[in-house]
Amino acid sequence: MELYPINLKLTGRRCGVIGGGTVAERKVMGLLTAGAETSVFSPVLTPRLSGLQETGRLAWIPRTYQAGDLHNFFLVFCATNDPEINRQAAAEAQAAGALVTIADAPDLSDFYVPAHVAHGDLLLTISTGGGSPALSRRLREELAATYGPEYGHYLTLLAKLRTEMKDRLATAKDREKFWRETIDQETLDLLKQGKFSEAEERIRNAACCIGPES
Ligand SMILES: C[C@@]1(CC(=O)O)C2=NC(=C\c3[nH]c(c(CCC(=O)O)c3CC(=O)O)Cc3[nH]c(c(CC(=O)O)c3CCC(=O)O)/C=C3\N/C(=C\2)[C@@H](CCC(=O)O)[C@]3(C)CC(=O)O)/[C@H]1CCC(=O)O
Ligand SMILES: NC(=O)c1ccc[n+]([C@@H]2O[C@H](COP(=O)([O-])OP(=O)(O)OC[C@H]3O[C@@H](n4cnc5c(N)ncnc54)[C@H](O)[C@@H]3O)[C@@H](O)[C@H]2O)c1
Repeated sequence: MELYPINLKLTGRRCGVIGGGTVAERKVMGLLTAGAETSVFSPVLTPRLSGLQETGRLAWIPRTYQAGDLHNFFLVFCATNDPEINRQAAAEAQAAGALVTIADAPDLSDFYVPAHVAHGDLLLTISTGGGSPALSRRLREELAATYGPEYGHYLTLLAKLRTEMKDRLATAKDREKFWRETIDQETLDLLKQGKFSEAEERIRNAACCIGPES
């Protein structure tokens, strides 16, 4: 099945997790990183989840899931080790309008969590459509080795210059042409070597040739 790729903004969004084991922990870490208001329904938590609960990073409902728990959530993760409970909770959450993933039932899920590499605002994601999470993990390790933290720094610089270029280059067509030509191998090599001011200068010089200042 063809999936639609999307990057969600979760700041302040209510997200629910049923279960407090290894899989729930992995999903919770991603939710907290994205700023979601996270509630975990489970009689037991992993030590890491307990620590997060103690410091107030997540809300813990210290009992098994009960019908009626899942109103008003944006995303719900059903991650107990009880397939029947996972399905019951998922059906309730879906009926209440949430998007749901079921840890042991990809076919019944609304979305899958991709493997990812993040450096600042740069986010590289991998999906196998549920076919092989182990392959996602392997590819994530390869991407992490190829695209290190320096790419996050490039992005910070390029985003800053892009804001400036919106004023300096008159039309969207000019800007598109400019960026397609400017993020070339030479600029990337400078950035990779940590020569940020040289890269910045190279980009500014290129803008002088086609912008209103030329
Ligand atoms: C990417 C990642 C994100 C994350 O969880 O944060 C993620 N699983 C990861 C790892 C992983 N998961 C599993 C293994 C053991 C090896 C293996 O089975 O391959 C490993 C590898 C390991 O741990 O080494 C077991 C497993 N996974 C699912 C089932 C249920 C089933 O298939 O029925 C079973 C039990 C199968 C069984 O019982 O045998 C289902 C899903 N897992 C997904 C995501 C979604 C599809 C993503 C995709 O399209 O690839 C999907 C559909 C739903 C979801 O959970 O969103 C994370 C990578 C973390 C990283 O980057 O290191
Ligand atoms: N999607 C994935 O990435 C992935 C990866 C590995 C395994 N799995 C599947 O995910 C499921 C969970 O795996 P795990 O390793 O986290 O299991 P686990 O045994 O570590 O954790 C299960 C958790 O569910 C809680 N729980 C049990 N019944 C509950 C209930 N009625 N209400 C609320 N909480 C309840 C337990 O207290 C425990 O915290 C398994 O079915 C496994 O096959 C999914």
